[in-house]
Amino acid sequence: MGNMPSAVKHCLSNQQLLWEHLWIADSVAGELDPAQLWAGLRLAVTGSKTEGESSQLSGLPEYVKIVEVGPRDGLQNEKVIVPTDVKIEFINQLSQTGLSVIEVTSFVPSKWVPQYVSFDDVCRLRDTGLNDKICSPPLTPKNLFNPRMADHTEVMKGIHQYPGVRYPVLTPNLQGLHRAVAAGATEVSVFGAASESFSKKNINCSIEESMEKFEEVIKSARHMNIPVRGYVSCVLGCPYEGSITPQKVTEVSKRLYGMGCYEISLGDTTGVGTPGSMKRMLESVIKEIPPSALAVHCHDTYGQALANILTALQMGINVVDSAVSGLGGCPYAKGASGNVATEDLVYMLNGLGLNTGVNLYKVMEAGNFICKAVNKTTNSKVAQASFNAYLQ
Ligand SMILES: CC(C)(COP(=O)([O-])OP(=O)([O-])OC[C@H]1O[C@@H](n2cnc3c(N)ncnc32)[C@H](O)[C@@H]1OP(=O)([O-])[O-])[C@@H](O)C(=O)NCCC(=O)NCCSC(=O)C[C@@](C)(O)CC(=O)[O-]
Repeated sequence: MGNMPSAVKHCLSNQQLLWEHLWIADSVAGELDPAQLWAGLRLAVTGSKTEGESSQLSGLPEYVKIVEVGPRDGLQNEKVIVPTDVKIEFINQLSQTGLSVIEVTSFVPSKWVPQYVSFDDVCRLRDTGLNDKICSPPLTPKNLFNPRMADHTEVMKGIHQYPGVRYPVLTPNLQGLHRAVAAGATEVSVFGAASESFSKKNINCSIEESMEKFEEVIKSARHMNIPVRGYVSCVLGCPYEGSITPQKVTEVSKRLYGMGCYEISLGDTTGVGTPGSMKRMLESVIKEIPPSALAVHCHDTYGQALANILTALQMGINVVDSAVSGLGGCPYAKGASGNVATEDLVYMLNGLGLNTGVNLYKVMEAGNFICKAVNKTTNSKVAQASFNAYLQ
C-alpha cells in the first residue's frame, strides 16, 4: 500500500467498515480481494450508483445538490485568521471534488481588528463593556463585522474558477453586491432571518428593513443577470428569542422568494432543531414555496443535523448546505457549532444510493488540509472514523 493515501489505506484495511457499507459489500461473501475492495471503495467515495441500485428509503430524490459553505460559513467563525493563500488553495481543492457550488466568502465590512485580540474576545469585550477600557478607539459592532472575511476580494480574484462549479458569495446590501461584482462574483446570496433579535444582531436592522435592502440587491443583481440565493436564519430556533413559529419562517421565505431569490436556504443557525420541528416548519413553508426551490442549512450543535436533513429529503428537498470537516458557525449565534460535515453528508447520501457527484475521498483530503491549516481536529465523524481506524 506504499503510496496510497491514508484514508484509502484505512478503508482497505478495515473490512468491518466495508461490511457495514451495504452498498459496497452486500453481495460479497467471505474474504474480499483487493480488486473488489478497490471497486467498492471507488463506489463509496464517488457516490455513483450501480445499475439497478435503488434508494433504500422511499420518497427520496435521485440527486442531491450539495452547497459547500466551508470557505465562508466555516472560516468566518474560526479562532485563527486563515491566510488568504490557504483559503484559495482550500477552495481550489474543493473545486476538484465534484462539488458544483462552493460559497467562497462574504462581502461584509471588514474593519481592522487588532491581531492580539481574537474575534471571540472582541465579541466578549463588546458584551461586557470592557471594550472601552481596553481598546482605543473602542471596537464597536460597526467595526467588528467579520474581519475574517476581510480578504474577500483577494480570495474571489485568486481562486481558479473551474468549469461547472459556481462560486456564490454573501452580500448583505448594495455596497456588498457592487464590491462582489467588481471582484468577479457571478452569483450572490442575501441573508435574512425569521427572528427580529437575530436580524438586529447579525445585520443591524429589523426584518422589515432587511427586506428593503435585499429588494435593492435583488433588483440590481437582476439587471446584471446575477442569480440571488436567499438565506433565512433561525428557522428552528433563535439564540435570543428561543422558538420561532413556522408561520414566521414561511412569511420571510415567501417574501424573499417573491422578490426573485431562485432558492431559499432555511438555516437552523443554532442546530436546535429535530426531525419533528424540521417537518413542521417545512410543512408550512412548502405550502408557499415549491420544495425544488428550497435548501436546508443545518448546524450540528445537538447532533441532529443528519436526521433533520434526511427528514427534509423525504419531504422533497434536494439541496443541502454543508461544510467540510463540520467547520463553521455564525459569530452572532454564540454556542452554535459548525455545519453538518460534508464528509458525513456524502457518506449518508452514498449509503442511501443517492447521487451527489461528489468524491468523498477528495473531500476528506480537502478537510484534512484545512484542519491542519486552522490547527483543529475535524468534526466529521466519517473522517475521524477513517483516520482513527487507520491508526489502530
Ligand atoms: C449588514 C451590515 C453591513 C450592516 O451594518 P451597518 O453598520 O448597519 O451598515 P451601514 O450601512 O450603516 O455602514 C456602516 C459602515 O460599513 C460600511 N459598509 C456597509 N456595508 C458594507 C459592505 N457590504 N462592504 C463594505 N463596507 C460596508 C459603510 O460604508 C460604513 O462605513 P463607515 O462609513 O462607517 O466607514 C453588517 O451588519 C454586516 O455586515 N453584518 C454581517 C455579519 C455577518 O457576516 N454574519 C455572518 C453571516 S450570516 C450567517 O452566518 C448565517 C448563515 C447565512 O450562515 C445561515 C445560518 O446559519 O443561519
